[in-house]
Amino acid sequence: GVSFKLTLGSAATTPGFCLTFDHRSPGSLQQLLANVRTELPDYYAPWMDVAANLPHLIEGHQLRREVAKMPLLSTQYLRGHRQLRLARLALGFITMGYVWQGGSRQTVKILPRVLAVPYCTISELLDLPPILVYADCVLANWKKRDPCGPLNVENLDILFSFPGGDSNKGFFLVSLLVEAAAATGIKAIPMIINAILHHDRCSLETALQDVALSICKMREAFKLIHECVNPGAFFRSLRIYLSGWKDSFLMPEGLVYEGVWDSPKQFSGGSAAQSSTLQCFDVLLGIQHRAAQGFSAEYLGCMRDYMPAAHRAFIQTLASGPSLRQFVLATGDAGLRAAFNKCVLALVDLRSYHIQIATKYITIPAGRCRAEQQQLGGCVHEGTSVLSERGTGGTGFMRFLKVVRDTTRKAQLTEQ
Ligand SMILES: C[C@@H](C(=O)Nc1ccc(Cl)cc1)[C@H]1[C@@H]2C[C@H](n3cnc4cc(F)c(F)cc43)C[C@@H]21
Repeated sequence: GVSFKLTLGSAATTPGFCLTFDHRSPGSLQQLLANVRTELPDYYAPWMDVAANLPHLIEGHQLRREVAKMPLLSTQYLRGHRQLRLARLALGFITMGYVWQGGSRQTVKILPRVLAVPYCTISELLDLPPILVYADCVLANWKKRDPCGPLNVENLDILFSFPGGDSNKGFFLVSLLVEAAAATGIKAIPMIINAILHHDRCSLETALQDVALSICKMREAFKLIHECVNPGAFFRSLRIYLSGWKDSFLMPEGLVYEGVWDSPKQFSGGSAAQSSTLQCFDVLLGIQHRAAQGFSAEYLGCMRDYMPAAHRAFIQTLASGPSLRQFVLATGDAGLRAAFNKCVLALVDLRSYHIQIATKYITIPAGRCRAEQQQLGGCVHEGTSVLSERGTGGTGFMRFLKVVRDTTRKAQLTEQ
Protein backbone atom coordinates (compact mmCIF):
# COMPACT_ATOMS: atom_id res chain seq x y z
CA GLY A 1 0.00 0.00 0.00
CA VAL A 2 1.24 3.42 -0.83
CA SER A 3 0.27 6.34 1.29
CA PHE A 4 0.88 9.77 -0.11
CA LYS A 5 2.49 12.60 1.71
CA LEU A 6 2.29 15.77 -0.37
CA THR A 7 4.63 18.13 1.44
CA LEU A 8 5.37 21.74 0.71
CA GLY A 9 9.00 22.64 0.95
CA SER A 10 11.85 23.66 -1.31
CA ALA A 11 13.69 20.57 -2.42
CA ALA A 12 17.01 21.12 -4.19
CA THR A 13 15.57 20.57 -7.65
CA THR A 14 12.07 21.96 -7.48
CA PRO A 15 11.52 25.05 -5.37
CA GLY A 16 8.26 25.24 -3.49
CA PHE A 17 6.75 21.84 -3.95
CA CYS A 18 8.25 18.42 -3.40
CA LEU A 19 6.62 15.05 -3.17
CA THR A 20 7.58 12.22 -0.86
CA PHE A 21 6.12 8.77 -1.00
CA ASP A 22 6.34 6.65 2.08
CA HIS A 23 5.62 3.05 1.24
CA ARG A 24 4.15 1.87 4.57
CA SER A 25 3.65 -1.73 3.71
CA PRO A 26 3.99 -4.06 0.74
CA GLY A 27 0.91 -5.39 -1.01
CA SER A 28 -2.16 -3.69 -2.39
CA LEU A 29 -3.82 -0.56 -1.10
CA GLN A 30 -6.65 -2.92 -0.16
CA GLN A 31 -4.46 -4.88 2.23
CA LEU A 32 -3.56 -1.60 3.91
CA LEU A 33 -7.24 -0.69 4.24
CA ALA A 34 -8.34 -4.19 5.21
CA ASN A 35 -6.23 -4.08 8.37
CA VAL A 36 -8.85 -1.90 9.99
CA ARG A 37 -8.81 -3.35 13.49
CA THR A 38 -12.27 -4.67 14.29
CA GLU A 39 -11.57 -5.18 17.97
CA LEU A 40 -10.72 -3.07 21.00
CA PRO A 41 -9.48 -4.17 24.46
CA ASP A 42 -12.24 -5.93 26.46
CA TYR A 43 -12.31 -2.89 28.78
CA TYR A 44 -14.35 -1.17 26.04
CA ALA A 45 -16.98 -3.91 25.79
CA PRO A 46 -19.71 -1.61 27.24
CA TRP A 47 -19.34 0.66 24.17
CA MET A 48 -18.92 -2.12 21.62
CA ASP A 49 -21.84 -4.19 22.92
CA VAL A 50 -24.28 -1.26 22.82
CA ALA A 51 -23.05 -0.12 19.37
CA ALA A 52 -23.26 -3.67 17.98
CA ASN A 53 -26.86 -3.99 19.26
CA LEU A 54 -28.07 -0.52 18.31
CA PRO A 55 -31.04 -1.45 16.00
CA HIS A 56 -32.34 -3.94 18.56
CA LEU A 57 -31.92 -1.53 21.51
CA ILE A 58 -33.58 1.36 19.62
CA GLU A 59 -36.52 -0.74 18.39
CA GLY A 60 -36.94 -2.14 21.92
CA HIS A 61 -36.75 1.39 23.44
CA GLN A 62 -33.89 0.22 25.68
CA LEU A 63 -31.07 2.43 24.43
CA ARG A 64 -31.61 5.18 27.01
CA ARG A 65 -31.60 2.61 29.83
CA GLU A 66 -28.48 0.90 28.49
CA VAL A 67 -26.63 4.22 28.26
CA ALA A 68 -27.70 5.13 31.82
CA LYS A 69 -26.04 1.89 32.99
CA MET A 70 -22.83 2.61 31.07
CA PRO A 71 -19.65 3.29 33.14
CA LEU A 72 -17.55 6.39 32.38
CA LEU A 73 -14.58 4.73 30.63
CA SER A 74 -11.09 6.18 30.22
CA THR A 75 -9.69 6.56 26.68
CA GLN A 76 -6.13 5.86 27.87
CA TYR A 77 -6.20 2.16 26.88
CA LEU A 78 -6.84 2.94 23.21
CA ARG A 79 -3.68 2.22 21.22
CA GLY A 80 -3.00 3.99 17.94
CA HIS A 81 -4.98 5.57 15.15
CA ARG A 82 -7.01 2.50 14.24
CA GLN A 83 -8.31 1.88 17.75
CA LEU A 84 -9.16 5.57 18.14
CA ARG A 85 -11.09 5.44 14.84
CA LEU A 86 -12.93 2.28 15.89
CA ALA A 87 -13.83 3.66 19.33
CA ARG A 88 -14.99 6.90 17.69
CA LEU A 89 -17.10 4.90 15.23
CA ALA A 90 -18.85 2.99 18.05
CA LEU A 91 -19.47 6.14 20.13
CA GLY A 92 -20.65 7.97 16.99
CA PHE A 93 -23.30 5.34 16.23
CA ILE A 94 -24.48 5.31 19.86
CA THR A 95 -24.63 9.13 19.92
CA MET A 96 -26.73 9.37 16.70
CA GLY A 97 -28.96 6.56 17.95
CA TYR A 98 -29.37 8.29 21.31
CA VAL A 99 -30.23 11.68 19.80
CA TRP A 100 -32.60 10.44 17.03
CA GLN A 101 -34.11 7.33 18.65
CA GLY A 102 -37.47 9.07 18.93
CA GLY A 103 -37.44 9.83 15.21
CA SER A 104 -37.70 13.46 14.19
CA ARG A 105 -40.47 14.06 16.73
CA GLN A 106 -38.92 14.17 20.17
CA THR A 107 -35.13 14.51 20.25
CA VAL A 108 -32.92 14.71 23.30
CA LYS A 109 -31.06 17.93 24.02
CA ILE A 110 -28.36 16.49 26.29
CA LEU A 111 -25.79 13.81 25.50
CA PRO A 112 -24.96 12.07 28.83
CA ARG A 113 -21.40 12.44 30.12
CA VAL A 114 -20.61 8.69 29.83
CA LEU A 115 -20.82 9.24 26.08
CA ALA A 116 -19.94 12.94 25.71
CA VAL A 117 -16.65 12.91 27.70
CA PRO A 118 -14.88 10.00 25.94
CA TYR A 119 -16.42 10.92 22.56
CA CYS A 120 -15.09 14.50 22.75
CA THR A 121 -11.69 13.32 24.07
CA ILE A 122 -11.22 10.90 21.16
CA SER A 123 -12.60 13.43 18.64
CA GLU A 124 -10.07 15.99 19.91
CA LEU A 125 -7.23 13.47 19.46
CA LEU A 126 -8.40 12.72 15.90
CA ASP A 127 -9.14 16.38 15.07
CA LEU A 128 -12.73 15.46 14.06
CA PRO A 129 -16.06 16.92 15.30
CA PRO A 130 -18.01 14.95 17.96
CA ILE A 131 -20.67 13.76 15.48
CA LEU A 132 -20.78 10.82 13.06
CA VAL A 133 -19.10 11.73 9.76
CA TYR A 134 -18.59 10.04 6.36
CA ALA A 135 -15.08 8.93 7.39
CA ASP A 136 -16.62 7.01 10.32
CA CYS A 137 -19.66 5.26 8.85
CA VAL A 138 -18.16 4.66 5.38
CA LEU A 139 -14.35 4.61 5.59
CA ALA A 140 -13.99 2.93 9.01
CA ASN A 141 -17.20 0.90 9.18
CA TRP A 142 -16.27 -2.22 7.16
CA LYS A 143 -14.46 -5.52 7.29
CA LYS A 144 -13.80 -8.30 4.79
CA ARG A 145 -15.46 -11.66 5.43
CA ASP A 146 -12.45 -13.41 3.87
CA PRO A 147 -9.43 -11.17 4.57
CA CYS A 148 -7.67 -12.46 1.44
CA GLY A 149 -10.82 -12.09 -0.67
CA PRO A 150 -11.75 -9.24 -3.04
CA LEU A 151 -13.11 -5.82 -2.08
CA ASN A 152 -16.69 -6.40 -3.27
CA VAL A 153 -20.19 -6.44 -1.76
CA GLU A 154 -20.24 -10.23 -1.36
CA ASN A 155 -17.01 -10.23 0.67
CA LEU A 156 -17.69 -7.10 2.74
CA ASP A 157 -19.76 -6.40 5.82
CA ILE A 158 -20.30 -3.29 7.91
CA LEU A 159 -19.40 -3.13 11.61
CA PHE A 160 -22.33 -1.04 12.88
CA SER A 161 -25.88 -0.24 11.69
CA PHE A 162 -28.86 1.97 12.46
CA PRO A 163 -32.44 0.68 12.23
CA GLY A 164 -33.38 0.29 8.56
CA GLY A 165 -32.12 -3.21 7.85
CA ASP A 166 -29.91 -4.16 4.93
CA SER A 167 -30.19 -0.71 3.37
CA ASN A 168 -27.63 0.43 5.98
CA LYS A 169 -25.13 -2.09 4.63
CA GLY A 170 -25.95 -1.21 1.03
CA PHE A 171 -25.66 2.54 1.54
CA PHE A 172 -22.36 2.45 3.44
CA LEU A 173 -20.72 -0.27 1.33
CA VAL A 174 -21.70 1.28 -2.02
CA SER A 175 -20.19 4.55 -0.79
CA LEU A 176 -17.05 2.63 0.21
CA LEU A 177 -16.79 0.95 -3.21
CA VAL A 178 -17.11 4.33 -4.91
CA GLU A 179 -14.28 5.57 -2.70
CA ALA A 180 -12.20 2.46 -3.45
CA ALA A 181 -12.71 3.04 -7.20
CA ALA A 182 -11.33 6.56 -6.69
CA ALA A 183 -8.06 5.12 -5.33
CA THR A 184 -6.45 4.77 -8.78
CA GLY A 185 -7.29 8.38 -9.56
CA ILE A 186 -5.99 9.62 -6.23
CA LYS A 187 -2.76 7.64 -6.72
CA ALA A 188 -2.27 9.43 -10.06
CA ILE A 189 -2.29 12.86 -8.38
CA PRO A 190 1.35 12.87 -7.18
CA MET A 191 2.35 11.73 -10.72
CA ILE A 192 0.42 14.69 -12.15
CA ILE A 193 2.09 17.17 -9.82
CA ASN A 194 5.53 15.72 -10.60
CA ALA A 195 4.82 15.80 -14.35
CA ILE A 196 3.89 19.48 -14.10
CA LEU A 197 7.04 20.31 -12.11
CA HIS A 198 9.21 18.52 -14.66
CA HIS A 199 7.25 19.70 -17.73
CA ASP A 200 6.75 16.07 -18.66
CA ARG A 201 3.70 16.18 -21.00
CA CYS A 202 3.75 12.47 -21.79
CA SER A 203 3.54 11.35 -18.15
CA LEU A 204 0.94 14.04 -17.52
CA GLU A 205 -1.32 12.78 -20.33
CA THR A 206 -1.05 9.19 -19.07
CA ALA A 207 -1.83 10.20 -15.48
CA LEU A 208 -4.85 12.23 -16.65
CA GLN A 209 -6.14 9.16 -18.50
CA ASP A 210 -5.85 7.19 -15.22
CA VAL A 211 -7.93 9.87 -13.44
CA ALA A 212 -10.65 9.84 -16.11
CA LEU A 213 -10.81 6.03 -16.02
CA SER A 214 -11.00 6.03 -12.20
CA ILE A 215 -13.92 8.49 -12.20
CA CYS A 216 -15.75 6.26 -14.72
CA LYS A 217 -15.19 3.29 -12.39
CA MET A 218 -16.67 5.33 -9.50
CA ARG A 219 -19.85 5.77 -11.52
CA GLU A 220 -19.92 2.02 -12.22
CA ALA A 221 -19.61 1.24 -8.50
CA PHE A 222 -22.31 3.81 -7.70
CA LYS A 223 -24.84 1.81 -9.82
CA LEU A 224 -24.85 -0.94 -7.19
CA ILE A 225 -26.96 1.31 -4.97
CA HIS A 226 -30.13 0.41 -6.93
CA GLU A 227 -30.06 -3.21 -5.87
CA CYS A 228 -28.61 -2.65 -2.36
CA VAL A 229 -30.62 0.27 -0.94
CA ASN A 230 -34.40 0.64 -0.60
CA PRO A 231 -35.51 4.30 -1.06
CA GLY A 232 -38.18 4.12 1.66
CA ALA A 233 -35.87 2.53 4.22
CA PHE A 234 -33.19 5.09 3.43
CA PHE A 235 -35.49 8.10 3.50
CA ARG A 236 -37.58 7.19 6.55
CA SER A 237 -34.89 5.63 8.70
CA LEU A 238 -31.20 5.80 7.83
CA ARG A 239 -31.37 9.44 6.70
CA ILE A 240 -32.85 10.50 10.10
CA TYR A 241 -29.97 8.93 12.02
CA LEU A 242 -27.34 10.69 9.88
CA SER A 243 -28.88 14.10 10.55
CA GLY A 244 -26.99 16.72 12.47
CA TRP A 245 -27.77 19.53 14.89
CA LYS A 246 -26.63 22.62 13.04
CA ASP A 247 -29.23 25.00 11.52
CA SER A 248 -31.66 22.34 12.65
CA PHE A 249 -35.35 23.17 13.09
CA LEU A 250 -35.61 20.48 15.81
CA MET A 251 -32.47 21.37 17.76
CA PRO A 252 -32.06 25.12 17.22
CA GLU A 253 -29.31 25.47 19.85
CA GLY A 254 -27.59 22.16 19.05
CA LEU A 255 -26.68 19.47 21.56
CA VAL A 256 -25.39 19.80 25.14
CA TYR A 257 -22.28 17.62 25.56
CA GLU A 258 -22.63 16.98 29.33
CA GLY A 259 -19.39 17.27 31.28
CA VAL A 260 -17.55 18.79 28.28
CA TRP A 261 -19.04 22.22 27.47
CA ASP A 262 -21.55 24.28 29.47
CA SER A 263 -23.48 25.49 26.41
CA PRO A 264 -25.00 23.45 23.55
CA LYS A 265 -22.86 23.06 20.40
CA GLN A 266 -23.97 22.76 16.76
CA PHE A 267 -22.48 20.22 14.31
CA SER A 268 -23.53 19.27 10.76
CA GLY A 269 -24.94 15.88 9.87
CA GLY A 270 -23.28 13.27 7.67
CA SER A 271 -23.06 14.21 4.02
CA ALA A 272 -21.47 13.13 0.74
CA ALA A 273 -19.74 16.53 0.79
CA GLN A 274 -17.58 15.05 3.57
CA SER A 275 -16.13 12.60 1.03
CA SER A 276 -12.47 13.51 0.50
CA THR A 277 -12.48 12.11 -3.05
CA LEU A 278 -15.56 14.21 -3.94
CA GLN A 279 -13.58 17.35 -3.03
CA CYS A 280 -10.16 16.12 -4.21
CA PHE A 281 -10.98 15.85 -7.91
CA ASP A 282 -12.52 19.33 -7.86
CA VAL A 283 -9.33 20.79 -6.42
CA LEU A 284 -7.12 18.85 -8.87
CA LEU A 285 -9.09 20.14 -11.87
CA GLY A 286 -9.23 23.67 -10.48
CA ILE A 287 -13.01 23.63 -10.12
CA GLN A 288 -13.84 26.41 -7.67
CA HIS A 289 -17.28 26.64 -6.17
CA ARG A 290 -17.44 30.40 -6.00
CA ALA A 291 -18.83 32.34 -3.05
CA ALA A 292 -21.55 33.59 -5.43
CA GLN A 293 -23.26 30.27 -4.89
CA GLY A 294 -23.11 30.84 -1.11
CA PHE A 295 -24.49 27.46 -0.20
CA SER A 296 -21.87 25.26 -1.90
CA ALA A 297 -18.79 27.45 -1.30
CA GLU A 298 -18.78 27.79 2.47
CA TYR A 299 -20.50 24.42 2.88
CA LEU A 300 -17.80 22.49 0.97
CA GLY A 301 -15.11 24.39 2.85
CA CYS A 302 -16.70 23.66 6.22
CA MET A 303 -17.03 19.98 5.37
CA ARG A 304 -13.24 19.70 5.11
CA ASP A 305 -13.20 20.08 8.90
CA TYR A 306 -15.32 16.93 8.97
CA MET A 307 -12.66 14.88 7.12
CA PRO A 308 -9.68 13.02 8.58
CA ALA A 309 -6.82 15.45 9.20
CA ALA A 310 -4.57 13.64 6.67
CA HIS A 311 -7.22 13.98 3.93
CA ARG A 312 -7.78 17.65 4.83
CA ALA A 313 -4.02 18.28 4.60
CA PHE A 314 -3.77 16.44 1.27
CA ILE A 315 -6.55 18.59 -0.23
CA GLN A 316 -5.06 21.79 1.23
CA THR A 317 -1.59 20.95 -0.11
CA LEU A 318 -3.08 20.13 -3.52
CA ALA A 319 -4.95 23.44 -3.54
CA SER A 320 -1.76 25.38 -2.78
CA GLY A 321 0.36 23.55 -5.38
CA PRO A 322 0.91 24.29 -9.10
CA SER A 323 -2.31 24.69 -11.10
CA LEU A 324 -2.98 21.82 -13.51
CA ARG A 325 -5.45 24.00 -15.43
CA GLN A 326 -2.93 26.80 -15.94
CA PHE A 327 -0.21 24.37 -16.97
CA VAL A 328 -2.38 22.60 -19.58
CA LEU A 329 -3.57 25.95 -20.96
CA ALA A 330 -0.02 27.32 -21.06
CA THR A 331 1.29 24.37 -23.09
CA GLY A 332 -1.41 24.99 -25.74
CA ASP A 333 -1.22 21.23 -26.28
CA ALA A 334 -4.48 19.88 -27.78
CA GLY A 335 -3.78 16.35 -26.52
CA LEU A 336 -3.38 17.54 -22.93
CA ARG A 337 -6.51 19.71 -23.22
CA ALA A 338 -8.45 16.70 -24.46
CA ALA A 339 -7.17 14.50 -21.61
CA PHE A 340 -8.03 17.22 -19.08
CA ASN A 341 -11.53 17.67 -20.53
CA LYS A 342 -12.13 13.92 -20.41
CA CYS A 343 -11.58 14.10 -16.63
CA VAL A 344 -13.98 17.05 -16.34
CA LEU A 345 -16.68 15.31 -18.41
CA ALA A 346 -16.28 12.09 -16.40
CA LEU A 347 -16.82 14.13 -13.24
CA VAL A 348 -19.89 15.83 -14.77
CA ASP A 349 -21.33 12.38 -15.57
CA LEU A 350 -20.64 11.16 -12.03
CA ARG A 351 -22.29 14.27 -10.54
CA SER A 352 -25.29 13.88 -12.86
CA TYR A 353 -25.57 10.30 -11.73
CA HIS A 354 -25.34 11.42 -8.10
CA ILE A 355 -28.26 13.81 -8.78
CA GLN A 356 -30.31 10.95 -10.26
CA ILE A 357 -29.62 8.86 -7.15
CA ALA A 358 -30.52 11.74 -4.81
CA THR A 359 -33.76 12.23 -6.78
CA LYS A 360 -34.71 8.56 -6.36
CA TYR A 361 -33.66 8.31 -2.70
CA ILE A 362 -34.57 11.77 -1.36
CA THR A 363 -36.76 13.95 -3.61
CA ILE A 364 -39.29 11.29 -4.62
CA PRO A 365 -39.73 9.71 -1.15
CA ALA A 366 -39.99 13.23 0.34
CA GLY A 367 -42.79 14.05 -2.11
CA ARG A 368 -44.64 10.85 -1.15
CA CYS A 369 -44.14 11.61 2.54
CA ARG A 370 -45.61 15.12 2.18
CA ALA A 371 -48.56 13.79 0.16
CA GLU A 372 -49.30 11.10 2.79
CA GLN A 373 -49.17 13.65 5.56
CA GLN A 374 -51.48 16.06 3.75
CA GLN A 375 -54.00 13.21 3.35
CA LEU A 376 -53.60 12.38 7.05
CA GLY A 377 -53.96 16.09 7.78
CA GLY A 378 -50.55 15.85 9.47
CA CYS A 379 -48.29 18.86 9.65
CA VAL A 380 -46.60 19.11 6.26
CA HIS A 381 -43.38 20.41 7.72
CA GLU A 382 -42.50 16.88 8.91
CA GLY A 383 -40.72 15.77 5.72
CA THR A 384 -37.24 16.90 4.80
CA SER A 385 -37.71 20.50 6.00
CA VAL A 386 -37.66 19.35 9.62
CA LEU A 387 -34.20 17.89 9.30
CA SER A 388 -31.17 19.93 8.36
CA GLU A 389 -31.43 21.19 4.81
CA ARG A 390 -27.79 20.31 4.33
CA GLY A 391 -26.09 16.97 4.48
CA THR A 392 -27.67 13.84 3.12
CA GLY A 393 -31.20 14.76 3.89
CA GLY A 394 -32.58 17.97 2.55
CA THR A 395 -33.82 19.45 -0.72
CA GLY A 396 -31.03 21.98 -0.11
CA PHE A 397 -28.70 19.09 -0.81
CA MET A 398 -30.20 18.68 -4.30
CA ARG A 399 -29.56 22.35 -5.02
CA PHE A 400 -26.00 21.88 -3.80
CA LEU A 401 -25.44 18.91 -6.12
CA LYS A 402 -26.87 20.74 -9.14
CA VAL A 403 -24.74 23.83 -8.50
CA VAL A 404 -21.63 21.67 -8.14
CA ARG A 405 -22.48 19.69 -11.31
CA ASP A 406 -23.08 22.84 -13.40
CA THR A 407 -19.89 24.49 -12.14
CA THR A 408 -18.02 21.32 -13.06
CA ARG A 409 -19.42 21.41 -16.60
CA LYS A 410 -18.11 24.98 -17.08
CA ALA A 411 -14.61 23.87 -16.09
CA GLN A 412 -13.82 22.39 -19.53
CA LEU A 413 -10.85 23.99 -21.25
CA THR A 414 -11.64 25.66 -24.55
CA GLU A 415 -9.02 26.53 -27.11
CA GLN A 416 -7.60 29.92 -26.14
C1 LIG B 1 -24.10 6.89 -1.68
C2 LIG B 1 -23.96 8.38 -1.69
C3 LIG B 1 -23.90 8.96 -0.30
O1 LIG B 1 -24.45 10.01 -0.16
N1 LIG B 1 -23.20 8.30 0.70
C4 LIG B 1 -23.10 8.77 2.02
C5 LIG B 1 -23.46 10.08 2.42
C6 LIG B 1 -23.35 10.48 3.74
C7 LIG B 1 -22.87 9.58 4.68
CL1 LIG B 1 -22.72 10.09 6.35
C8 LIG B 1 -22.49 8.28 4.32
C9 LIG B 1 -22.60 7.88 2.99
C10 LIG B 1 -22.76 8.86 -2.50
C11 LIG B 1 -21.50 8.21 -2.44
C12 LIG B 1 -20.47 8.34 -3.59
C13 LIG B 1 -19.63 9.47 -3.15
N2 LIG B 1 -18.62 10.13 -4.00
C14 LIG B 1 -17.32 10.02 -3.68
N3 LIG B 1 -16.61 10.77 -4.51
C15 LIG B 1 -17.43 11.39 -5.38
C16 LIG B 1 -17.16 12.30 -6.39
C17 LIG B 1 -18.21 12.81 -7.11
F1 LIG B 1 -18.01 13.70 -8.10
C18 LIG B 1 -19.52 12.39 -6.80
F2 LIG B 1 -20.54 12.89 -7.54
C19 LIG B 1 -19.81 11.47 -5.78
C20 LIG B 1 -18.74 11.00 -5.07
C21 LIG B 1 -20.67 10.42 -2.62
C22 LIG B 1 -21.64 9.49 -1.88
